[in-house]
Amino acid sequence: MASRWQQRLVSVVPSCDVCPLQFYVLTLRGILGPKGGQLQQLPRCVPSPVGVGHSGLLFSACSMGNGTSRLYSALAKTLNSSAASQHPEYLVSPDPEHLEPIDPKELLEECRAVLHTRPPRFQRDFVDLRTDCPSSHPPIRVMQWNILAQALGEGKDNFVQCPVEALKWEERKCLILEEILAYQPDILCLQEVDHYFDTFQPLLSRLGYQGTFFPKPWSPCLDVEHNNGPDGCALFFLQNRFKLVNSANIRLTAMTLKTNQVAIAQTLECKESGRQFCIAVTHLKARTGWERFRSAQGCDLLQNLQNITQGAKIPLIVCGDFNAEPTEEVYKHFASSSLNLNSAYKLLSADGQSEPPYTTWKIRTSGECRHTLDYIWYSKHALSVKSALDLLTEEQIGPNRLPSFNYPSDHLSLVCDFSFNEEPDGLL
Ligand SMILES: NC(=O)C1=CN([C@@H]2O[C@H](COP(=O)(O)OP(=O)(O)OC[C@H]3O[C@@H](n4cnc5c(N)ncnc54)[C@H](OP(=O)(O)O)[C@@H]3O)[C@@H](O)[C@H]2O)C=CC1
Ligand SMILES: [Mg+2]
Repeated sequence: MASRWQQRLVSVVPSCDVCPLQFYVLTLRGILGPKGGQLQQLPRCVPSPVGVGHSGLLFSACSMGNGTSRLYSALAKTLNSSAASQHPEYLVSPDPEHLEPIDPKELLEECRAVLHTRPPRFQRDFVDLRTDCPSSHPPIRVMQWNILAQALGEGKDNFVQCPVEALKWEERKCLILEEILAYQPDILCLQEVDHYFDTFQPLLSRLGYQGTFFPKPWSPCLDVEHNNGPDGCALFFLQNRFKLVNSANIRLTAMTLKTNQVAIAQTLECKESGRQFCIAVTHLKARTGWERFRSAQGCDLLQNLQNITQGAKIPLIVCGDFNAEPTEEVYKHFASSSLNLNSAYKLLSADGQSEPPYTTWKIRTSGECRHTLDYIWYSKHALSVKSALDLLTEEQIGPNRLPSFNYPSDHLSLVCDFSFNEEPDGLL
C-alpha cells in the first residue's frame, strides 16, 4: 500500500507514468544530481497562520498546501527542465517580506501552552570549562542532537516502555523546539530529521537560521505507513552571525561503495571576527555487526573533511550520531586523525580523558540500551571549549528511560560553547 507521502508524490504529478517508488528514485536523482545537490536551493515553505487558540506559529501551513506537498510540487517542476527554465524563481530565495521573523519568546510560550499537561522538563546546566584563552568575540554555541525521526519512533524503534501518547508529533515537536529555544544555539546539527520542510525549516528560518537538509537515499522511514518522507541530517546556522562560504552534501562511501549514510559540511565565516571554520554533521550506520562499515564511513568522512579544510588549515567542528562507542575503530580514527581533533564532552570528566557514560538510553524488546554514541569533535589547537551542557542523570531520565513525556528523543542533546584560540597558525 502506498504511504501518504508516496500518495502525495503521485498527486503532484498526476500525469507521471511511474509508480511512487520509481518516482521517489527519480525525485532523488532530480534533487541530488550526479554528485549530490543542494536542497537549500529549493523554495522555502512560507507559513501562514492557521492555528486555533494560538497565534499560529506552531500550527501553520504553507499557503499552497503543506510543506511536503509544496516541496514535491516544486520538485516535480524541477524535474521538468522546461518548466524550471521558464520559472527560475523556483530556484531562488523567497520574497523576504514573507519570512516574517518570530519572537523566540512567543514561540516558546506557544510550546509551553501545548505542553501544559506534560511533566516539568529537566533542568540542565552549563559546566564552565574555564580555559585560559579569553576571547574578545562571543562564543559559538553548537548543538548536536539526534531528534528521533517521527516515523522511526512510532513505527520501527520499539521503545517498549514509552507510551505511544508520548510520541504524538504535535506535542513531541514542541518538546524539540523547547529544547532548541532553551539553549539558542548559533549552529544546530540534527540527525533523524523527517519533518524538515513542514516544521523545522519554516520555523527556524523565521528565527533567523539558514538551513540545509540532506536526506538518506533509502531512509528506513519510507517503510513506515503514514511516513512524512525520508529522514536525514540537517544543519542550521544563525544568519546574523555567519556567512556561508561553501557547502557540501556528502553521501558516505565504505570501501568505495556508496552507502545509505550522509553528511553535510559547510565552511562558515564569523561576521564578528572574520574567521572561517568548517562545521559538519553526520549519522553513521547503526547496529552491532556493522563496526567495520562505520569505520570505513568514518575514514571517508575524514578524507572529505581533509579536502574541505585544505589539509586542516581551517578549524573544524564535527557533530554526529556515530552509532559507535569510544572503544570502536571509527572513534579511534577520529581521535588520532591528522586533523588534530578532540571530543568536547570528554572535558566534562574529572581527568578530561573519558567520554560520558551515555548519550542515549532506551528500552527495546531486547532490553536496556545505554550507550555513548554522540560526539562533538573539534580542532583542539584552533578552538577551545568554554562550556558544555551537562547530561541528564539516571534519576532524571527515570526508570522507563527515553523518549518520555518530558524528553522527546532517545538521544540527549549535546551543547558546547567554542571560542577561537588567538594564535592557531601552524598548530591546527
Ligand atoms: N525502502 C527501501 O527500498 C529500502 C529500505 N531500507 C530500510 O533501511 C534500513 C536500513 O537503513 P540504514 O540507513 O542502513 O539503517 P540503520 O541501520 O543505520 O538504522 C536506521 C535507523 O534505525 C535505528 N535503529 C538502530 N538500532 C535499531 C534497532 N535495534 N531497532 C530499531 N531501530 C534501530 C537507528 O537509530 P539510531 O541511530 O538512533 O540508533 C537509525 O536511525 C533497512 O532496515 C530498511 O528498513 C533499506 C534499503 C532499501
Ligand atoms: Mg534512532
